[in-house]
Amino acid sequence: MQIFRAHWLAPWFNHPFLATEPTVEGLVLHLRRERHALHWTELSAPPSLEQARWLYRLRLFCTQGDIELGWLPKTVAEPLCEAITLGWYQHHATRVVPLAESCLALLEKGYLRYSRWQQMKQLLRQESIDWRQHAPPEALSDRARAAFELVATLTAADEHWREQCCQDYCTQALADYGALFDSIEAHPLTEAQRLACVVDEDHNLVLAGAGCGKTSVMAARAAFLLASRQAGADEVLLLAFGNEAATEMSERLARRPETAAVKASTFHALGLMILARVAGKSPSLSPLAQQESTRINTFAQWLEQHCQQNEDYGAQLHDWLRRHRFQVLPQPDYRRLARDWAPLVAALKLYGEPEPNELTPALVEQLELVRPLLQRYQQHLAEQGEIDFDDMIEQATDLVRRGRFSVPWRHILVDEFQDISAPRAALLQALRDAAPGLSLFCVGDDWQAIYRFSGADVSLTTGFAEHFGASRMTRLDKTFRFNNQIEKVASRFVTRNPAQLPKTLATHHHSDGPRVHVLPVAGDSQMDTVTRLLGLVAAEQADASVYLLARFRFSLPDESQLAGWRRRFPELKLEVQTLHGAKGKEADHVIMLGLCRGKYGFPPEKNGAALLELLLPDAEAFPHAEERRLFYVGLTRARQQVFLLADRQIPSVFIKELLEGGYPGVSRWG
Ligand SMILES: Nc1ncnc2c1ncn2[C@@H]1O[C@H](COP(=O)(O)OP(=O)(O)OP(=O)(O)O)[C@@H](O)[C@H]1O
Repeated sequence: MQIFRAHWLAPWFNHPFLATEPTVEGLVLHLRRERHALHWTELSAPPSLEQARWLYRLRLFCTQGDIELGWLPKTVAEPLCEAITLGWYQHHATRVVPLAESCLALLEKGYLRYSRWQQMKQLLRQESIDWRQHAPPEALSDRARAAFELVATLTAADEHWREQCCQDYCTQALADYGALFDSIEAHPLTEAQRLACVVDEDHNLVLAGAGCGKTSVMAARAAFLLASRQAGADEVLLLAFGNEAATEMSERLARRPETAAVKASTFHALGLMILARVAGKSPSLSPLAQQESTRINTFAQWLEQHCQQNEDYGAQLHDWLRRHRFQVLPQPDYRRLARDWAPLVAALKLYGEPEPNELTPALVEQLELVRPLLQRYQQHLAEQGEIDFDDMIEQATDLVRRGRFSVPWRHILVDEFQDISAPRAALLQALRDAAPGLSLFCVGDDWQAIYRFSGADVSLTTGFAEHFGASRMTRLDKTFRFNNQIEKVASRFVTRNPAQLPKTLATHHHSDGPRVHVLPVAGDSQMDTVTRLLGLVAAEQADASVYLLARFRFSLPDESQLAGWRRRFPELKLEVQTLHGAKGKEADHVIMLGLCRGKYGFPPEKNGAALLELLLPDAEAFPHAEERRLFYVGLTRARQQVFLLADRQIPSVFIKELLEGGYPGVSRWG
């Protein structure tokens, strides 16, 4: 090792340091009678070179206090300063280079997600030296210099820097995969749809209005993940709620070679698969869970038996029915009771009993009558060794939480996210927690949340970030289904509830005149009016598609009525659906029936549902919040126009609002 000596006059002036010898570990300082070793870690910064008259001195910044190596001629001082600086950097490079490489690996994973950002910040926090203060010497290897510079940059990086990284990633991905987004669907994706596909935060919510192409985005996102090699086909899982939606999604994926190997599943199938994989055999699903009619019949039987076996219960039920249902004695209608109480049993099972202080005496009484039904149901499942869907989701969540199921996915894509319930959200969270790096991509529309009665909780969408953590929301802002006139009416109607997230929807189709028509009709002439309307539609476009929609199935035309219209208008594509069943569908024209007031009107003025209201996820303050969204779903199924058949005597409050609330896109016929 080279020894750097002080000027020969140094000892004459009692200068203690006569020579300095850099080594691999640090510096050996030669004093008059001894040598002092200084480890690199004792230096907190590179030395500084200072001129002192005609000689130089080096200041060493030591943790114990500064040291001055004086009496150095320029020809010694400069190379010594360089040697110490280089040695000090080389020592720290053994730590900083791997640190920079770990950070780089996180950066190179793609979108700088919050979780990656946090991991990086955590790594950087362990670094005790602030590398922003120093510039690495030229003599250092390129790799080491780059490492120090990267660590200095990352130490200074703030949220704006991360935002810029995310934007850069998206710009690059959009440029690289432009051709894929042009061709993956029958139509090129819009800018907003493309952006929704590439944004890749830990949790992603794609929020869109009806007809904005959410399904296209789900399929394109899967294709993008595969094409960009961010995941293999078996590492991507698409989730839908209903069998029909999952099958439709699977077929859509199968049609494109890029996505043919990706699986779409329902939440139930996912739960079943998790249980089967852990236990080695499929769980036994109760027929009561699988078939509504079996469940209602069995519940009715149990209620009847319980009344016979327990006189007090029977008397209490009779009394309750007489007071609350005006039901004629001597025989209660057990089937009807079973149908009404089945949702109560499900909600009680899922959410437990309300706090006693929330219950009125009347509700306490009803709860006492419903409780034995739940007990019998649970006992039945236990005796049969069966489970229902709620058990399945709960057990699957528990297995995932306990690490019994190894999660194969890196990306889970959820369709119709607004319909998610707390237990399903808990399953998603358990999967995410069990698989670090797993990203959730949820596509939904809070304006179309219509399943609260079965446990869905729209606040999981409106409060997505609070619930799931670090997230990014993208919006699809253009609807391809309906024209500006329908949009104007539908959006205004649904956003009267201030709790709905604001959205601005541009429309692909334009129409000048109103396209939402209110037709006041007498209750018994609804079907004649439909015939007239079908005639009008068929005259304009013989093969148009028409949806007949209603809040309740019994408000819809029966099979023979339908067959008659099909004979009369053979080319029209005619379908009937409840509003819930029409979700996700579209037709050229929509005819909505049963728009009256009353217990089975729209919105239904239910009076026996107070207990269910208490059991379900938090009720919303705005009047008929969920029913308004259902009406929105109905309006937005139509590509061209909507006909609303309103009861002339007792029109629905929604119709009154449309006619009297200054809605510009609504016309009244007759
Ligand atoms: N980029 C696009 N260009 C043209 N048409 C599109 C585009 N994206 C979607 N569409 C069309 O828009 C219509 C609505 O799409 P889709 O059914 O995916 O919407 P959605 O958002 O799921 O609607 P909803 O929530 O009401 O069910 C479909 O006919 C689809 O082919």
